[in-house]
Amino acid sequence: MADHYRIVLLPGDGIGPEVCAEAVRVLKACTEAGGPAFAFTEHNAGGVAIDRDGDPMPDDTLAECAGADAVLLGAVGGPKWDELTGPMRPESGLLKLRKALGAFANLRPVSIPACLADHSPLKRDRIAGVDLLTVRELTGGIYFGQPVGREGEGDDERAWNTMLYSADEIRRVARVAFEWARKRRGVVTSVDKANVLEVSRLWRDTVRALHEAEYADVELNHLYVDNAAMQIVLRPAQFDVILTGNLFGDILSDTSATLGGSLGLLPSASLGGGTGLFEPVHGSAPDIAGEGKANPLAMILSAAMMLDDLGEANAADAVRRSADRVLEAGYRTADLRTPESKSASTSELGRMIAEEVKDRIGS
Ligand SMILES: NC(=O)C1=CN([C@@H]2O[C@H](COP(=O)(O)OP(=O)(O)OC[C@H]3O[C@@H](n4cnc5c(N)ncnc54)[C@H](O)[C@@H]3O)[C@@H](O)[C@H]2O)C=CC1
Ligand SMILES: CC(C)CC(=O)C(=O)O
Ligand SMILES: [Mg+2]
Repeated sequence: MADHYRIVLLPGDGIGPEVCAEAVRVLKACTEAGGPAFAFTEHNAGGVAIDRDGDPMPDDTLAECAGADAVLLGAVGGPKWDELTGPMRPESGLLKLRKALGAFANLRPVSIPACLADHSPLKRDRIAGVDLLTVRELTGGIYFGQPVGREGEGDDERAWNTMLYSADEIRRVARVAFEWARKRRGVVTSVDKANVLEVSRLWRDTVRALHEAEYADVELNHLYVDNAAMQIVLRPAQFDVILTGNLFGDILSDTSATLGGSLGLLPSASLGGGTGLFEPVHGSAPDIAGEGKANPLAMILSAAMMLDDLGEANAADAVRRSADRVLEAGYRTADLRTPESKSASTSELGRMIAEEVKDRIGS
């Protein structure tokens, strides 16, 4: 084990700093209990970096991230910066970071602890056995394709983006999905819009060819994205690994967040380059920012994915089991509250999970 891991924190905007603080609290509890040690350095990213440095992702921050063992990011963006365009947007800063880190594979797992089954808007029998992993391509597609533009005025005004993928970009993320399927239940569902889009026809041909050449032991299915969105809500337990592009993965992962009843539950890991980026699926939630209502679980579970990536499986398991324990004890943030639950603020939930972790490391 390294002496300590160098972690760059990018708390960002809105609820980002609130949930990031709880992930750090839980990681510090791991260290206190004899687990891995961390050196944290914090930098501005997103709207707060625009305000302070005039740039949503300054070059020195990028360099710090690239030199770290891992990056933990809260969320960026908010109404204050909504009139900005192009590279000056907070969200553009995040895209720049993902690209700079080479983080082309975004893993977004969804499973629902039994004690949360009644929070799902779906009936219990629909969510029984849900355990899916979305593998979303993260550094290509329509979020990055050129040309991008806007011109003209009035009725003649028009704007365009470009959905572009190379076979190499598709193949490398498809490989990640097939490898995960081999470790899981052996099924990949590739999601595209090949009935309409040329780029999706390349996507489908490339995934199919890689499957035939190297992963014939894995079951491969294809779905159009409109049907996939419906199937995730109708019969979510059918999915093992969902492989898809940047835009479709963004939308489908928020769709899959409905299964557990809150976007505040979903973690993610963005991998592919040397340094992993770990961030919740959710955004900066300006509607609840500063009120202690944010659910810190997505961020804390993203930190658990970071521990896995660093090779600290014991600490990662301790964090996940501690989170389960606190939920099983009935504590809920506002997004999941029911008349029967015990209410907890963002920091109260984080504190309880940190206390549990201290008892669990090594157990
Ligand atoms: N990775 C990132 O930094 C992302 C940033 N954004 C940005 O965030 C801002 C707000 O975007 P929205 O579309 O409203 O998406 P959002 O994910 O911030 O919020 C959507 C809904 O989910 C709720 N929610 C989100 N996280 C929660 C949590 N941890 N606990 C409890 N409830 C939670 C919010 O209160 C809101 O009702 C925008 O500026 C957007 O561009 C959006 C998505 C990802
Ligand atoms: C750049 C982000 C705002 C995109 C997003 O919503 C996400 O990655 O989930
Ligand atoms: Mg999103």
